[in-house]
Amino acid sequence: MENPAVTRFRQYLRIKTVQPKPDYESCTRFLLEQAKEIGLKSSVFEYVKGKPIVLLTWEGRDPSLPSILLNSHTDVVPVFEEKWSCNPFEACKLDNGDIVARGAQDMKCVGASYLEAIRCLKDQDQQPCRTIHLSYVPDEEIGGKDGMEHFIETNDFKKLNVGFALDEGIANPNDALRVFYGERGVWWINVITKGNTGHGSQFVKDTAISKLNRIINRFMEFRESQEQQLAIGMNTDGTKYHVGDVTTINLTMLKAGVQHNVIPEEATVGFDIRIPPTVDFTAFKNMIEGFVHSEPEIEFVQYNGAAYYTPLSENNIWWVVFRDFCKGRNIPIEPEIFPAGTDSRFLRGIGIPALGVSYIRNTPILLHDHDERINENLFLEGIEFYKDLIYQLANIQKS
Ligand SMILES: CSCC[C@H](NC=O)C(=O)O
Ligand SMILES: [Zn+2]
Ligand SMILES: [Zn+2]
Repeated sequence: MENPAVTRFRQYLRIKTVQPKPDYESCTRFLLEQAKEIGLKSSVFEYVKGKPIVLLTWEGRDPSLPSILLNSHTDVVPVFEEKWSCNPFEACKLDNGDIVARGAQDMKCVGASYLEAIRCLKDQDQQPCRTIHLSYVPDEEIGGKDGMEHFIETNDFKKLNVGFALDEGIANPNDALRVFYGERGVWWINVITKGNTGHGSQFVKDTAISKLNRIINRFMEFRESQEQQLAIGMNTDGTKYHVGDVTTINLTMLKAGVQHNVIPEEATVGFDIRIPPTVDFTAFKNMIEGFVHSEPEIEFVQYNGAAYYTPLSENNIWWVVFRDFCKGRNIPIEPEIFPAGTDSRFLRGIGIPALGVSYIRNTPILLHDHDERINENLFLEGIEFYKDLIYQLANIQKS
């Protein structure tokens, strides 16, 4: 007999909340059913039509204390179905207990674990002193504009009086639990060059492409220096650099040309740049503007003026409780800067401390990849982990 928690998780995975047209309607229905079964209050905020934010609430013994927010996004990224060994939206279970599905790691396992953890605590009549909110938000995978970015601006959110949040992390092939206390700034830029045109058989000077080529080379040189930094760099505490500690630049878009024998008069290159919070963002902007020289245009498609992080210091009670909890359970932890973007950046941006943790250890990193999966035993272990962790966090008297 399958553990009912696993059955419910697989049901959640079968809902096709896949970008670019996620089925948020079925997802909302599922979450509201769960809330009803567990006995949680629920609200659905639909500030943008078709983009519901589902909020479930378990009131604490002292609702005047700042609350705990358990956040997860409901959308998942697209699949290349032919590359999967089974249908990514069937949530099939292999003989070894691996559940294969889009969202198994990113991040329906976390959203489902929160629900199961709260279900257990409620069954055991263990009402903590702080109120616990579970937010299920849309569109994280496409930037969160109509999801968390919008939500934090509303009165509905402000009324929640959130003191601390948990959100997603990443799997680890090793034993340690990765915990993310900050993330890199995301800059998506386009550089557009213009130049002389003419016949493709000539030596035309100052073409859009030759200018673009010089610019690309400068970006790529910087990229190489950062890759070297990653190989040799050390944090102040003596730990080796992770990818979140350096700046990555990837050329991800190129656009130019109309036909082979016509020199294009315009060319565009797109870069995905990720900048750690330790970097001076203004100085970095000046540097890349220098790469482009006098060329007219850098378009910022996505831009953060600064990146925030949650301090891992002794006077951050949330961190101390989290760290000591893991220590008590003999779970090694690895604090890191998240290499990509999550909804936590919006929370940290308004001063809410947040930690990103997905309980996925000894498992290959398969978020956004083919055959994304998690083992059912690990999922069940995660529920126990979240249950006790949430209980401790929600019983912190002072913060
Ligand atoms: C501009 S926000 C982008 C967020 C996205 N998050 C997950 O993959 C990412 O590319 O990191
Ligand atoms: Zn995610
Ligand atoms: Zn993702």
